[in-house]
Amino acid sequence: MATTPLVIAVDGPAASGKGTVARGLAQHYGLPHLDTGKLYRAVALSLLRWGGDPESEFAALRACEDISSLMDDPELKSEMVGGIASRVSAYPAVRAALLERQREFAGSPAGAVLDGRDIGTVIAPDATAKLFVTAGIEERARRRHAELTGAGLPVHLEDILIDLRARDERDSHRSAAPLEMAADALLLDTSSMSADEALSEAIRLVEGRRRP
Ligand SMILES: Nc1ncnc2c1ncn2[C@@H]1O[C@H](COP(=O)(O)OP(=O)(O)OP(=O)(O)O)[C@@H](O)[C@H]1O
Ligand SMILES: Nc1ccn([C@@H]2O[C@H](COP(=O)(O)O)[C@@H](O)[C@H]2O)c(=O)n1
Repeated sequence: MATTPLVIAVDGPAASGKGTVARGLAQHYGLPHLDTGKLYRAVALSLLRWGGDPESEFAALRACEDISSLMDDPELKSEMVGGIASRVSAYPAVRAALLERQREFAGSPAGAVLDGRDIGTVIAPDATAKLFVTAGIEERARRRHAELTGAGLPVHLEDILIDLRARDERDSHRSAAPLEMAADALLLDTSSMSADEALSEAIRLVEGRRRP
């Protein structure tokens, strides 16, 4: 008898730890993982490299055409690229251009883990388990600061806090696929958890959905 593939949707705001949880879940269950934020970051980087205007939806759509070669570019991680990604991701045409590739990944017969902002609400509304991973904004800023300074980048905590606030505001209030918790998602607040504790809790929550 064929079994239903395990599909796990992980959403949440920037630097909440959703990517860490999603990667851990993928490893635990032996599933392929897609960090969908990288797609929007690649569009932003493509736009930056050819000098397109982030204020133009048409230019952003054009930037979606050739992102495959950018998916492993180290510049994807920069805060500047993240900020532009959060602007171009508000364009319905950009979201539509990236939709099919994400749906295809989520529909893999092997199952999948995807993380992003609209996985449980738009990309994989029938996912087996949906987690909404969050943490207080100051803790998120501390984590991102530690990550970037650890990589040798000269960043200031206060600037990161300002950037995260702006991103939360844009991602949550855009009209196309805003960041919101799906009605059937489970909340995972990692503010006072280590990464290992967050993963254990995520596995417990997923198990509850697999074997209710
Ligand atoms: N529970 C945790 N405690 C401490 N640090 C954590 C925890 N979870 C993740 N981190 C660290 O915080 C940083 C951000 O985590 P991560 O990249 O998983 O967040 P994210 O939500 O996927 O971010 P983004 O949306 O910007 O891609 C990383 O450096 C990660 O190692
Ligand atoms: N499903 C998604 C994923 C990401 N975005 C936008 O991209 C920006 C960068 O994402 P990170 O997860 O890498 O930080 C993010 O701020 C979102 O605006 C999205 O809209 N939908």
